[in-house]
Amino acid sequence: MKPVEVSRGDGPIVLGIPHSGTWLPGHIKAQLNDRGRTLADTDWHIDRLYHGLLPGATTVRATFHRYVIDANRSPKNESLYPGQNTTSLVPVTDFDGRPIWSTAPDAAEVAARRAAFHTPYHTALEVELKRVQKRHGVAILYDCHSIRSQIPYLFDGKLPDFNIGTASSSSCDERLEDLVQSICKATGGTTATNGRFKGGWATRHYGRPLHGIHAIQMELAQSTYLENEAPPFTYDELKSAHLRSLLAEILGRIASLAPELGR
Ligand SMILES: N=CN[C@@H](CCC(=O)O)C(=O)O
Repeated sequence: MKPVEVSRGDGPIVLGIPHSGTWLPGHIKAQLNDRGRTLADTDWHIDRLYHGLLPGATTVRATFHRYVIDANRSPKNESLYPGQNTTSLVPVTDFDGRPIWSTAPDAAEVAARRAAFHTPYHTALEVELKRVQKRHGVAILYDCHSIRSQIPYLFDGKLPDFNIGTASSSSCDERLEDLVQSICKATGGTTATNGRFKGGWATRHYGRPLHGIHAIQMELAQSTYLENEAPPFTYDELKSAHLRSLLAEILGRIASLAPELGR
């Protein structure tokens, strides 16, 4: 299997999907313990949730699981949140802080995974962002994520429904951040901007608004579209239909805003 799938569109938006993949090569799967094999930290069904919402969008999706290597972490394994609980480039624990490996990968194995999975994903993403920017004068990376709404190891209480991350308002034009925030707030759902989730490595790395690349991360609470935030993490058709119309509105309005950001 290829580590990355790209679906090209002719519009200004690139959807990044680094965490919906569930593929683990056999030798890596064999190194996980029983807990790791539940793949509990997957952004379940996020590709399905966003599928076909915006004609013209380009999609770059990692097919591999984040336990192979995390495409939303620095290739140098710098922490996203120094001093706080978080997961690393090749995670050692899951989001609950429990070990996921029976044989933990060593430095050579991490380097091999970086070359085989992380680098191809980011090469593809960079190619698409540059292609889109050349065509439109601007490119918008909308990074698609989701997470269980209650994870005491990572955050207190219940996560808001919509968690917008823009690296503390530095990864995109403020009009883009304001637009997404206002649409989410208008739903009556709970919304946070640069709260517990400020944007992962992709948002921070690619978001260069003064150079025409804007990046925004949407972290959805999985309670907004799953039947249960527990195995088997079933997609809820009714909740998802409702959420998909909101996400379509967000993407459509971002696409309409793009020409202004390019000026
Ligand atoms: N579902 C995934 N969540 C992201 C959040 C990054 C962040 O904003 O902290 C991740 O772990 O990569």
